[in-house]
Amino acid sequence: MRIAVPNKGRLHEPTIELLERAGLHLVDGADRKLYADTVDPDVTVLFARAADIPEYVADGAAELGITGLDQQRESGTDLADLLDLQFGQCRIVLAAPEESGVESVADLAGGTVATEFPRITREFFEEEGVDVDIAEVSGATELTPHVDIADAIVDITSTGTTLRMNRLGVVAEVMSSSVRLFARPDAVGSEKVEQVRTALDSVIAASGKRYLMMNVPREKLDAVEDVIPGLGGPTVMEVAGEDSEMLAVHVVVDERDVFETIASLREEGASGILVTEIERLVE
Ligand SMILES: Nc1ncnc2c1ncn2[C@@H]1O[C@H](COP(=O)(O)OP(=O)(O)OP(=O)(O)O)[C@@H](O)[C@H]1O
Ligand SMILES: O=P(O)(O)OC[C@H]1O[C@H](OP(=O)(O)OP(=O)(O)O)[C@H](O)[C@@H]1O
Ligand SMILES: [Mg+2]
Repeated sequence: MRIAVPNKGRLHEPTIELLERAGLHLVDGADRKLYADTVDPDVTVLFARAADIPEYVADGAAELGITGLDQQRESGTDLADLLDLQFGQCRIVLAAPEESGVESVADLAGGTVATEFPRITREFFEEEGVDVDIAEVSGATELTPHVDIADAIVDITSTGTTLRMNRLGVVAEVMSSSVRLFARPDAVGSEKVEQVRTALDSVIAASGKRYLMMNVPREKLDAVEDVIPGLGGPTVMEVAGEDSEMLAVHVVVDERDVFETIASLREEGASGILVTEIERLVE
């Protein structure tokens, strides 16, 4: 089975890191290679441009693909969106020069909109019922309204720095995007596809979670259980050796709750508290 992944650009590194964390280590995945084997003899990684990945999957070059939702929408392919991989978050927005007086989508009727995303842009304006000309560009889109090529742009923004630097204001949000695991619809449910989905999901599920281990006096167990937030009950074990009054308690908590939970646990008599990261969490 083949997974198409970004060969360069901002999505390359985080994608490779995610595959590694999921246990799908690349074997000899040197730069500039088109293919890499993985430790799973049935899984091969195919490197392609982020924008081409949806087509590769749709056309059968790969069963799975990892790329932005914006790229999949722009490709017009029919793919199953299996999993939000929770990186590459951005928004596609309609923006116009601050001094242009454009305040709504309707203000652009009869105007020209420059974009690297003609399909998404066309669909957006069709839905809005506003007629515009679309000028397709392949980069530096932010410049076009300042050189009379366009009245507005449809482009990616994440921090907003580029829009600000080019004195462009957001008129409307077109879509929000993040990187997804896509599959060809006929591959969904096959054993390998589901194994890869589960492996990647386990990394996502573990991020932002911490594993807490502690010793708790037997008579304090109820009080300690009361201060442990969420995610099902803790695992409670007898401690071997002479100290039979102590229990070992293990629990998974949200990273953001760790600080407060530790303070409460100590108040309730827990000691020897150990906090560790979790690599994967298979539900
Ligand atoms: N701030 C951002 N700018 C651009 N793309 C982003 C941003 N944040 C997330 N992305 C995602 O990354 C994708 C762009 O990937 P791409 O491989 O083109 O990266 P790149 O670093 O912009 O490379 P290139 O130099 O080829 O443009 C977008 O389609 C989107 O899904
Ligand atoms: O809101 P911001 O954080 O400023 O990010 C948005 C900018 O980032 C992207 O450009 P990129 O860096 O990918 O350069 P490119 O135009 O060469 O693809 C995108 O096309 C915007 O210009
Ligand atoms: Mg780019």
